[in-house]
Amino acid sequence: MTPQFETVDGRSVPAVTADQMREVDRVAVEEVGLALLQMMEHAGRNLAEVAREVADGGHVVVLAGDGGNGGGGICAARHLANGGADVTLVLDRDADELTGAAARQRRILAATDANVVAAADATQTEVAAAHIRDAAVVVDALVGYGLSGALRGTAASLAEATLDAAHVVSLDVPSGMDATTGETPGVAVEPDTTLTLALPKTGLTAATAGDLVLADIGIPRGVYDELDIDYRDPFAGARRVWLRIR
Ligand SMILES: NC(=O)C1=CN([C@@H]2O[C@H](COP(=O)(O)OP(=O)(O)OC[C@H]3O[C@@H](n4cnc5c(N)ncnc54)[C@H](O)[C@@H]3O)[C@@H](O)[C@H]2O)[C@@H](O)CC1
Ligand SMILES: [K+]
Repeated sequence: MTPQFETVDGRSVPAVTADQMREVDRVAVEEVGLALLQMMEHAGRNLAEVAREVADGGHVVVLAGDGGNGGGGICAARHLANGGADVTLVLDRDADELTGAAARQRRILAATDANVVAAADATQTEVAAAHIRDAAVVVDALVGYGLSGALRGTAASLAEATLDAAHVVSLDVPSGMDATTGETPGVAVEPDTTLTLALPKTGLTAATAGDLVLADIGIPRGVYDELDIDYRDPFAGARRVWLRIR
C-alpha cells in the first residue's frame, strides 16, 4: 500500500515516484526557467539548518556523492562552514572526479575553512569512518532518487559506517533506498531524520525515513499543474514542514 503523507496540521501532501520527480525537475528547468543551482541552494540551506539544530555545536560530517544529491550536501557544508560550524566534507571519490553541480559546489566550498576528506582509497575511507563515528551528526548526501541497483564501492562503505553514527540526516531519501519502491537492494543508510525535497517520494516509510521533513526548494505550482500533480501548498510561508506518514 502506498503511504499517505500529511503535514502535522492535517494537510494532505501528494507523493511522487523518482520518474515523476525527474519530470518535475525537467519542467522546472526546461520549461519554467529555474536553474538547478537555484533549487540546490534552497536544498543545501535547509539541510544545513536541520543539521545545525541537531549538532548543537558538535562536529558535522557531510557525506557526498557526485550527483544532484551530493551537490546539495556540499552546498549544505558551505552554509555550515559559513556559520562557524565544525564541518568535515567526505567525498566518495577524488575531488577532481566530481562533475557538474557537485564540482561547482566543491569549487565554491574551497573558499571556506571546511575540512575535506576524499575517501578514494581504503586508508582514506577508514579516516572517514573515524570522523563518522565521532560526529554529532552525519549528513547523508551520497545518492538520492538517482540510485541504480545496490549501493557499490566507497558509497557502500560510507553508508555502512553511518549505521554506528550518533544521528544521521539523509537528503531526499536514505542512500541505498529506491526512492519509488522503498526497496533496499544492498546496504542502505538508516537515518534518524530525512529532509525530502519539494514533495515526499513514494518509497519513504516511517520505518525507513525516521522523522520526515519536507523542504521548499522554490518550485512554483505551475510546474505541478503542468504534470497533473494535485499540489496544495504545504509550506504556508515556512521553509520546511514536518510530515506524518500513514
Ligand atoms: N530540483 C533538483 O533537480 C534538485 C535535486 N537535488 C537532488 O538531486 C538528486 C537527484 O540527482 P541525480 O539525478 O544527479 O541523482 P543522485 O544524486 O540521486 O544519484 C546519482 C549519483 O549516484 C551515483 N550512484 C547511483 N547508483 C549508485 C549505486 N548503486 N552505488 C553507488 N553510487 C551510485 C551515481 O554514480 C551518481 O554519482 C535528488 O535526489 C535530490 O536530492 C537537490 O540537490 C537540488 C535540487
Ligand atoms: K541521500
